[in-house]
Amino acid sequence: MSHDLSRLGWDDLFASSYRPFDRSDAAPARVLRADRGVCTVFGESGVSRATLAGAVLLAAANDPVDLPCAGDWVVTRRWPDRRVTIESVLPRRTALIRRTSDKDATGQLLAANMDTVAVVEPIHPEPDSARVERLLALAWESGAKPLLVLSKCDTSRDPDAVVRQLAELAPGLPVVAVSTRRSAGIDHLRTYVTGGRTLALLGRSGAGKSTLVNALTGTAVMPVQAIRDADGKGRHTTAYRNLVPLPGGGAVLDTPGIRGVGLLDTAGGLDRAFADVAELAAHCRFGDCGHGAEPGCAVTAAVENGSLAPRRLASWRKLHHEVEVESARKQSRAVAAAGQRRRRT
Ligand SMILES: Nc1nc2c(ncn2[C@@H]2O[C@H](COP(=O)(O)OP(=O)(O)OP(=O)(O)O)[C@@H](O)[C@H]2O)c(=O)[nH]1
Ligand SMILES: [Zn+2]
Repeated sequence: MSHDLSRLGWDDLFASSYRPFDRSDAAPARVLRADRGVCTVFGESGVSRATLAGAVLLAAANDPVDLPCAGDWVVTRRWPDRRVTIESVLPRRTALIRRTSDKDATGQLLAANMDTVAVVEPIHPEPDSARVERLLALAWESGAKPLLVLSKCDTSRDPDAVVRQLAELAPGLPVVAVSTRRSAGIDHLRTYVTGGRTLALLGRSGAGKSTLVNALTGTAVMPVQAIRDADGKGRHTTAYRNLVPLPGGGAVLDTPGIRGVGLLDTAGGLDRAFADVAELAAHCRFGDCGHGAEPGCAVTAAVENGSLAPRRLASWRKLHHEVEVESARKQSRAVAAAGQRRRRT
């Protein structure tokens, strides 16, 4: 049986980046799941397991972000003994990357080629504004369109009030309230996967991501675990990331439950996640205004007249500082690496 890959988002642009690799034993496929060294891929002939070719391993030795990840479009090759290998990863249009640890220069790739990233925050226990802002910055950074999803709305007496409150953290973005218990908001979420588009779910462990995947597919494909009710913490974490093709076309991508999210060294996502602050800052008298005691600061003026929440400015400052530190770190690492190369030659 031949599957129509356009239902999974394959289009002319991906086809043209595939063309140089085209040969009789090659075929395009999308990575559903990436484990160490082996990927589950979906191609025209259906699902198969594929190992990584030398060229892919070599590229990844320099930067692990080059390893295939759920959502990637790849070039597969079928060998005479029926083995399948991944020969190349086609250029990604979007990528969700988080900083792995304070020491680490590289990031961890969570998902690729999604059109929309839904930051999923549960309404119970109380939503964590700082986490939502952080995840939204990461979502913006990916290049895909962010969306805020408030999950488990059946547990709140007044979800609309929480939606209004959280909308302030997501200026200009849609906020969707969902409940899988009541099948509320699921059809709205489904509008993000029409036309073969991919929706990635990003959120803490226990936010209800796997349950949403199941609601969208109408079957149980992701394991959902019991949860400790008192603190709402999930007892398990989805250990792998999974791209799940949906029966009506499109796909949903579950990412592992995220505990700490480090931002990489790019401020672009942050400025977009804090579009309200960035917009105000454009009106400060000085271009390099630190929004402290400077005269003519539009940001502090907005806090004083009540149009910008002080909390909002504080979290913007905190994340900006983090990005600056990371950026400086990256620069000194680059200098050190260049020094090492010079000594070696
Ligand atoms: N009341 C209520 N509970 C829900 C809802 N959706 C999910 N849950 C519960 O929340 C718990 C966690 O759900 P999961 O879907 O496993 O959460 P997850 O985000 O996938 O968690 P990780 O896999 O750890 O990242 C489970 O006990 C679900 O039954 C909902 O709409 N309402
Ligand atoms: Zn200012």
